[in-house]
Amino acid sequence: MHSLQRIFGFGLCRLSTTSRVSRQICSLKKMNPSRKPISISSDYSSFTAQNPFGNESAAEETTQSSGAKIMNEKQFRCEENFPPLSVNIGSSSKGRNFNKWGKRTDSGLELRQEAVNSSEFEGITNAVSLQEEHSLLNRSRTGINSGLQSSHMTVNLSEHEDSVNVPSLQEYEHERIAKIARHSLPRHFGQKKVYPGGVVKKSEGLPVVERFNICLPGFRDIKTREVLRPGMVLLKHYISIREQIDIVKTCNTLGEVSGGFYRPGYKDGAKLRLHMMCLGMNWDPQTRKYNKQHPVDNCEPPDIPLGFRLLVQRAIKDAHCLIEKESDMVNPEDILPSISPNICIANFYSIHGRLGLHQDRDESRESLRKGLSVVSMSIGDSAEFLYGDEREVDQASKVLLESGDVLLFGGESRMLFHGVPSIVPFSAPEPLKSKTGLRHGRLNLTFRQF
Ligand SMILES: O=C(O)CCC(=O)C(=O)O
Ligand SMILES: [Fe+2]
Repeated sequence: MHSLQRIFGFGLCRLSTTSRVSRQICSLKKMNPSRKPISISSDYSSFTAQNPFGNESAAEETTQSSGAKIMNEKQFRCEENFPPLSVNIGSSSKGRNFNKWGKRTDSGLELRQEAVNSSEFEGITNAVSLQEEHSLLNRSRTGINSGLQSSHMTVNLSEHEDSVNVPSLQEYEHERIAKIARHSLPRHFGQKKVYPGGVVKKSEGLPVVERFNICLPGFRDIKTREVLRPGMVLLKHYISIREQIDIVKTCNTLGEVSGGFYRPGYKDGAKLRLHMMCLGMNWDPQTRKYNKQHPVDNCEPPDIPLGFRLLVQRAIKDAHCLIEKESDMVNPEDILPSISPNICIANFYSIHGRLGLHQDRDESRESLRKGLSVVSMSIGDSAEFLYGDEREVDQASKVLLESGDVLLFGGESRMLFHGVPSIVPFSAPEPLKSKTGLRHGRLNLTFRQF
């Protein structure tokens, strides 16, 4: 992922596209007093501080992309206090610093801006696991995670501004970020308190302020977590768009060479209505066995990428938290046994793809006896997913699996019948398609431990 680093003239520094605002706040505080360019890279952001000895007479127009900050370096050089800082979230706006007249066009910025508008906000909230953040559900209930209207919002964290609400900063960013920001703010900040729902705590003699919601009414980011039945948990919209993009790109890279996606067949010659790729171990639908050798390419399967395995672990942990929360007398490990996955089957369904009701029962006897969980991730178009105790479509329960959903089944649900009767065409998130070129259809990754 590219980061943008710009120098804008005397005493100014721009931090482009910060999905991790906290990191950049920290980085700014640590900024090199020798004024040499500093480059701080993280997963998603980086910045460069400029040499301040530029041309002071000219002014320059800049585009402030979402997540960008412009700061006056002189102030943080001279003062102990945290410098004025402008954080932009949402659509781009034009900003000026009066160093150089003349417009700077920067298509890279706009591209990056697009990425922020489409996915980064979601990435921020999704990067937070249940254990880390209890306030996530509360925030999504108040609609703060998403539904950002198409407009520009600037939060000024400046000692010269006395109208910053610390709680509202807390609301749209992660708890940690607010903590860091609070440490950096002057003492008189945070005196005006806004409570969820826009209710303003009235102080004697102050007028009642009518609040404006920057998010559309009724919009909710449904990051629900649900126990569908004992041993079966659905984590809705769990994988961020950014992670989904990474997964698609990784699968595409692994899938276009030998051992990659192919259309498998059954013993009777019928073809499955999907394309498949195996990671870790090969599974042959004709023999229903796991092998080292690929059924058509005769090669060893690629390893399961570390990022995939970490995501599986995170999902299991969060599912356990949910199980614990719902029934405090149980050990979640007994209900949904953890796995250390050594098999990943990636299925790609076109919009006409499907998979009949079946059980996953080709893993080792021990794995099945222990009910080691299956962890299934959905990306792209949504799918209808059937599950039940019988191989009977009419008796099966149905759930919609959308892009980013993670479904886990283990323990007493390990041997349930399940299948995909249909794909919902053209339902994939737009940014996922535009950033990856993913075909219409659905990618499903199913992780198991042999
Ligand atoms: O696509 C899905 O959601 C299910 C895939 C599946 O059941 C399997 O690969 O065994
Ligand atoms: Fe299955």
